[in-house]
Amino acid sequence: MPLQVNNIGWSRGGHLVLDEVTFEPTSGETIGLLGPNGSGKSSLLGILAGVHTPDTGRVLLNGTDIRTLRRRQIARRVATVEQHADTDIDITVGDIVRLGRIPHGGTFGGDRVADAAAIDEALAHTGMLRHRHRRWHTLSGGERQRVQIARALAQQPDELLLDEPTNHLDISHQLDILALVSKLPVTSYIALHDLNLAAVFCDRVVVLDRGSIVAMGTPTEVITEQLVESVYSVRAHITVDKGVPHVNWARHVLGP
Ligand SMILES: Nc1ncnc2c1ncn2[C@@H]1O[C@H](COP(=O)(O)OP(=O)(O)OP(=O)(O)O)[C@@H](O)[C@H]1O
Repeated sequence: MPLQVNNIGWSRGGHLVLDEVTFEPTSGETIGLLGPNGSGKSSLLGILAGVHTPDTGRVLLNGTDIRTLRRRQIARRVATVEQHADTDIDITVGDIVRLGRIPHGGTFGGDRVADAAAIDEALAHTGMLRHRHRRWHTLSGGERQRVQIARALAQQPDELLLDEPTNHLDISHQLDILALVSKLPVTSYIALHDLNLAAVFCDRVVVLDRGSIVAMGTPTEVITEQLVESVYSVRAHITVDKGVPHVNWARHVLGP
């Protein structure tokens, strides 16, 4: 059973960051989290990962409130790919992916055969097998993003949380990463700014505005000219090709 998000409310510094956020994904689907800067996408991912504790509401993992689970128990089911993962440590691709085995007891024992198989599979899935001995600092941005996804996959999660995974990537690598993620056998939640990429790769999108869900559904149902204007204050012309909406930007309607 995928994560269930029930009526989440979360405040920070006297500011309501998330307000009555509720949704229930279907197993295996790719969910796009959309919304302007500061609308609450990263905060929601943090709550789904169990990093932040909501003030109200609950996140259920297999029917259990994640508040009652240990970090390691959550990490066996939920993996996160952060926006700006980086390190100064001289470490290889294989070592980074091996970190994904920690929740399974892989560093201090555990099943070494299962660890090796999970690492190989994660590297193969992301096209990084032949790079396993490369040093992190020699990799391109797209390759680093793949390694982070491989590390998350080595966790063998059911749920994969990605915060703007296409940031700083050229369009070819953006398409590569999203095609990869959308085909993985996990339920994924991807915070994205590019509505056209969300339309192509997400089964459903959830739109946040000032911490509240203002729309949720398939990209065709949700990504409309009215939605774009009301949430982003931008006028757009939207065409639909083979059931996939495409946003053609026009101009700002309102000031920032
Ligand atoms: N720890 C915190 N303390 C104070 N304010 C916070 C904290 N965490 C988040 N916020 C505020 O909550 C709001 C939502 O932030 P969040 O990073 O979740 O938005 P976002 O949709 O991911 O934004 P972006 O697209 O710019 O990455 C912002 O106004 C942010 O300043």
